[in-house]
Amino acid sequence: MRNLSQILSANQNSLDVSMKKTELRKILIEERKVLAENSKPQDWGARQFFRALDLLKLTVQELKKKEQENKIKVACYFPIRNELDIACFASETWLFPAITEDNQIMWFEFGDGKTEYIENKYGIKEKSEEHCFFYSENKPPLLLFVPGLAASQDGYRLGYGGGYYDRFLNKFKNNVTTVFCLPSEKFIFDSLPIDQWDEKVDLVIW
Ligand SMILES: Nc1nc2c(c(=O)[nH]1)N(C=O)[C@@H](CNc1ccc(C(=O)N[C@@H](CCC(=O)O)C(=O)O)cc1)CN2
Ligand SMILES: Nc1ncnc2c1ncn2[C@@H]1O[C@H](COP(=O)(O)OP(=O)(O)OP(=O)(O)O)[C@@H](O)[C@H]1O
Repeated sequence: MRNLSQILSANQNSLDVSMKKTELRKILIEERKVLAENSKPQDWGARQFFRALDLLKLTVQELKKKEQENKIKVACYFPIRNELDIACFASETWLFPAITEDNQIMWFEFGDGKTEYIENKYGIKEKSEEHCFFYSENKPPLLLFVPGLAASQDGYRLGYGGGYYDRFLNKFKNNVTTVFCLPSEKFIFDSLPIDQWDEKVDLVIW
């Protein structure tokens, strides 16, 4: 596990939480890019997806059955910038995020028959708002694969800084099991800069 203060310079270590997050994002996006030159994000995704199921004590068949019985809904994301790729395992019923103007997350089903994708302001593939819905407590519990750059040993997560998942989890964490897969132990820290709105994830895999 890496020591946070060792990867930031003395100057960076004295920054406030928000600036520290910004500096750390830059460093980690670059490190992940270098790592991706030698191994593919699809391979990281495959390894970590099956490890996640193992740790959750679920086989692929059991997960499918739970999905068919509406006991569970799986959600992930379309990867950008060498994010670990789990979307390559998506079945038609998996959910993907779309972001709204007021910074909320809506969802669409991968195989909903609406084949037209648009790009959001970050260049991420999504569907237009009329084909998306808001998650609510009366829907099946979510098994949510969250994107991000790094985790702390106690389950905090560093994302790109939109706060989308923090806001979503603040509302729905009781209905959601969050799984955060990372490409290697390099992205696990003893601690991370944390704001009061940061939500922990349930399972970190590296
Ligand atoms: N693949 C993927 N999809 C996702 C997320 C994600 O992190 N990864 N999100 C997770 O929330 C949401 C989108 N949030 C995002 C927030 C910021 C940036 C981003 O590129 N930010 C710029 C800085 C922009 C600025 O100047 O404010 C950057 O990091 O360079 C991307 C996605 C929903 N979909
Ligand atoms: N529960 C919340 N209520 C209101 N604002 C929030 C909440 N959670 C996060 N935010 C806002 O989101 C912004 C970004 O938060 P942060 O830097 O922690 O993002 P992140 O966790 O890296 O991003 P993401 O969750 O999108 O991957 C902050 O400026 C904060 O104001």
